[in-house]
Amino acid sequence: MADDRLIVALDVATMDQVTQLVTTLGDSVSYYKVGMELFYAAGAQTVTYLQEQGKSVFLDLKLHDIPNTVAQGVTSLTHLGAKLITLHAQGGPIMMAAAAKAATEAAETLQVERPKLLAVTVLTSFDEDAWTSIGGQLPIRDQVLRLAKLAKASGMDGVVASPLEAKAIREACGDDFLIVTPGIRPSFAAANDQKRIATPKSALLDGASKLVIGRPITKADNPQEAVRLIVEEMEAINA
Ligand SMILES: O=C(O)c1cc(=O)[nH]c(=O)n1[C@@H]1O[C@H](COP(=O)(O)O)[C@@H](O)[C@H]1O
Repeated sequence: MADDRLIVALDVATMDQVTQLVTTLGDSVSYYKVGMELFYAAGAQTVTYLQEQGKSVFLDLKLHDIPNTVAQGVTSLTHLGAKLITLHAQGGPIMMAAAAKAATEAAETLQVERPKLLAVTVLTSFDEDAWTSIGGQLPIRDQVLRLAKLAKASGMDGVVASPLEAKAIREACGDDFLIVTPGIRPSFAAANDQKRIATPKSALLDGASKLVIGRPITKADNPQEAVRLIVEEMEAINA
């Protein structure tokens, strides 16, 4: 049985690469993330394919626009059948509330499970210098916490944040709030462009609900072995 706290980011551009990875990883992975690279190149067939394989789909398109546009976007994505959808918390409370309402209404109309909405706080590729350079006033951790509380108050089901902020978010937003953390780097992997990183073990101990991991698996010489090591580390916590 796969551990559904692990979400593998399918950051590839073709269906061939998708089918190859999904086939290679087989039953060891049950949750996949489709992001901009894949969705813009291959579209909705990616979601359909993963569903046909019995996989859960996190559709990460990071919506960020005026409330009406985001609400309509969420309605369209609910029709696609994604389980998790991202939008930027910096779109503000009115945008987030409009998105939550749209998801509820679309799910009711379609008689399907309502997708969960995740608000992206401060991207894990930011460090304090980069954050200050775009005018960030608060330390990143405080800004993430502020956005997480706002997201919760605006009807979001959870947030995307770095594992370094998971503990503070868990304390502030409670046990039912989803905390999805990218920026996960097992000891065997390079940081790449990620700045606020932690290991799978540390992220889970600090309260992360799910871990998003891409390149440490998809670019590994042996993706199966990478998943095995990561899941072993994740499950050692429960033992
Ligand atoms: O929303 C996300 O998933 C996301 C938010 C964030 O702050 N940082 C971040 O890395 N991500 C995504 O998480 C994945 C991380 O991939 P790797 O760095 O290859 O493990 C990528 O698909 C990113 O788009």
